[in-house]
Amino acid sequence: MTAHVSVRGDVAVLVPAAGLGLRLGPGGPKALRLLGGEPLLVHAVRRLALAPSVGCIVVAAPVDGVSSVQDLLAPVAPVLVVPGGATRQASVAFALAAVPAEFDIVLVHDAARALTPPELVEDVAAAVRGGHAAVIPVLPVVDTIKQVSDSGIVVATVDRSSLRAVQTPQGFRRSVLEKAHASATDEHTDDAGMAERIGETVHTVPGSEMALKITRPLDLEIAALLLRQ
Ligand SMILES: Nc1ccn([C@@H]2O[C@H](COP(=O)(O)OP(=O)(O)OP(=O)(O)O)[C@@H](O)[C@H]2O)c(=O)n1
Ligand SMILES: C[C@](O)(CO)[C@H](O)COP(=O)(O)O
Repeated sequence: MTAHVSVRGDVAVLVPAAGLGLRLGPGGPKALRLLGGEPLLVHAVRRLALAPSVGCIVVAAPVDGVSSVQDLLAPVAPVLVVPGGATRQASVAFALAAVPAEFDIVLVHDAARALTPPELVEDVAAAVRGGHAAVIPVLPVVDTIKQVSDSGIVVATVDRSSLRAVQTPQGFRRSVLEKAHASATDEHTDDAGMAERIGETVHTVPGSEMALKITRPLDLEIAALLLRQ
């Protein structure tokens, strides 16, 4: 079965979409929750497929939803669908194992960042193509950040000038992502964290407000407003 979205794209994108969405509240797996009448996963995959660099999309779906996700995405873009794992990291690893051999650049993109514009995908892909083995989109931190003890007492005010909020898609030379996953002995919240652990330099590019991660109920309402704009 071919997973190619277009003949010109040299980039494979892994889409972890197997999370439960516990912070969003009841309503089933988050990637299948509706935004403007369509599942988050459909929004995410449609935007990925619009990025000219993308030649292959591999989705890690809820374990009991592989065939329904295949049916859901068939009219949107050609995709490979694999069963996800118990953690995001496991879901990414399963999807990575399914990437066809010819793709040397691999991006990892949360289904939960459903409104991420194709332009950000292109920016990350271009930075990897340009020679950076690991690339992440980031935004400045806008709140004052404090370190707080378990008992709720402020320990310190953190200098935020060097802090960044990290988004996806995160882009890698395939060999780097494979090595990072093969070497990981503990759980990481993002793939760049695993690359850091094996000594890779991680490059940043400017992120996008549209790439917000839909995590809590208010995020879904904000995304609905953004979608209507
Ligand atoms: N076992 C898991 C856990 C998460 N994810 C995916 O990783 C992305 C980022 O995870 P997050 O936003 O934290 O999603 P959930 O794990 O679903 O959220 P929660 O922690 O609230 O349950 C999501 O697209 C989610 O579907 C996954 O593929 N497999
Ligand atoms: C990968 C990620 O989206 C980068 O911000 C994020 O770490 C994943 O979110 P989670 O909620 O911690 O799984």
